[in-house]
Amino acid sequence: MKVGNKLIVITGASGSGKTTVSNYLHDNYGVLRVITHTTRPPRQGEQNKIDYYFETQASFAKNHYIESVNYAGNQYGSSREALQRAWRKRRVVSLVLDTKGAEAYVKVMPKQLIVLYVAITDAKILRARLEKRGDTPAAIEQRLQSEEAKRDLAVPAGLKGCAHVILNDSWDEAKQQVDQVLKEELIRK
Ligand SMILES: Nc1ncnc2c1ncn2[C@@H]1O[C@H](COP(=O)(O)OP(=O)(O)OP(=O)(O)O)[C@@H](O)[C@H]1O
Ligand SMILES: Nc1nc2c(ncn2[C@@H]2O[C@H](COP(=O)(O)O)[C@@H](O)[C@H]2O)c(=O)[nH]1
Repeated sequence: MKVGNKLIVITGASGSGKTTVSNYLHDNYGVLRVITHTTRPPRQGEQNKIDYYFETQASFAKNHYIESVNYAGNQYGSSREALQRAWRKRRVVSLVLDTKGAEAYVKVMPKQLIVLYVAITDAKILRARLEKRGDTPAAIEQRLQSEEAKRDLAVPAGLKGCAHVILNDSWDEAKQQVDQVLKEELIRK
């Protein structure tokens, strides 16, 4: 692990806008996203090795994970290999995780992390965002009823005091908050 490498962990509720923030960091700051592994079937338009490494149960078990979780009935994991691959290309990379995964990274590599928790004021808008993304009604229902989705509606104990909360009720305002955090965390240091 090279000194000076940074990892921006983006966490929050399902549909809050984590991937949207990650795409913004890529397009505006050249921050590469670490691709994680999942046994979830691809959504329409998702591509293997770009959105995720889409795995079978058997292939999922073969990777070396820094952390892995079960989220709404599917497995997800962030591998050492994918993180090292991204850090070989860029000093600053991002990783989109549920809150359990984010808490694990705070324990494993606290000094290298910048943590963003993407929040929304009214949890009711999450359903509309997932619908807009094209998730099927059954997938949305399963997701929103899951323990994990409910848990991720609030900043967990392990992230309090270290996560920057990005309020994403409006994308224009969220972008400004992300810009401010990057200015404080990367540009001035
Ligand atoms: N501020 C916003 N206003 C309206 N729509 C938004 C906003 N931010 C993101 N969206 C839209 O909401 C949907 C969900 O966003 P995104 O996929 O980034 O969420 P996510 O947190 O990564 O979700 P998940 O954890 O389920 O993968 C997308 O269609 C995205 O374009
Ligand atoms: N702890 C981890 N969480 C991950 C990982 N990859 C993705 N995620 C999170 O899972 C949920 C569901 O993702 P979706 O793509 O099915 O909507 C979401 O919160 C992701 O951020 C991972 O490797 N580890």
